[in-house]
Amino acid sequence: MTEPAKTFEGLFAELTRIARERPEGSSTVRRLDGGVHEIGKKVVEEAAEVWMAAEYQSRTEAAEEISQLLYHLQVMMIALDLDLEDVYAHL
Ligand SMILES: N=c1c2ncn([C@@H]3O[C@H](COP(=O)(O)OP(=O)(O)OP(=O)(O)O)[C@@H](O)[C@H]3O)c2ncn1[C@@H]1O[C@H](COP(=O)(O)O)[C@@H](O)[C@H]1O
Repeated sequence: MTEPAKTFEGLFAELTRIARERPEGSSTVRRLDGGVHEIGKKVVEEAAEVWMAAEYQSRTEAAEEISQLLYHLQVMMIALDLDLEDVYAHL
């Protein structure tokens, strides 16, 4: 099955596959193996970087930090065995 283009849903499909197949050299596999505590620290770190970029850096840099926060949130979702519907149910 082909994965959708790089969107929030597309990235989640890619990370879900990576978690299942555990390809060599994947940074996502390394993050997942680090566990919820380490993933949580990255979520907080990236959230702070979003804040700082929003206040003091360019829109492009803020967008980049936001993309990294979204990535680490998705890694946390996979670590907790949450799927998109579990989260969307609360939007
Ligand atoms: N979108 C991302 C993404 N955003 C952020 N990161 C993280 O960014 C890290 C690399 O950035 P840096 O070198 O700046 O590392 P860092 O922030 O200093 O990290 P540490 O010091 O905490 O190790 C990676 O180790 C990831 O943890 C991402 N890693 C992967 N992706 C995408 O996820 C998919 C799967 O990636 P892999 O699992 O690596 O194949 C691909 O589509 C990638 O483009």
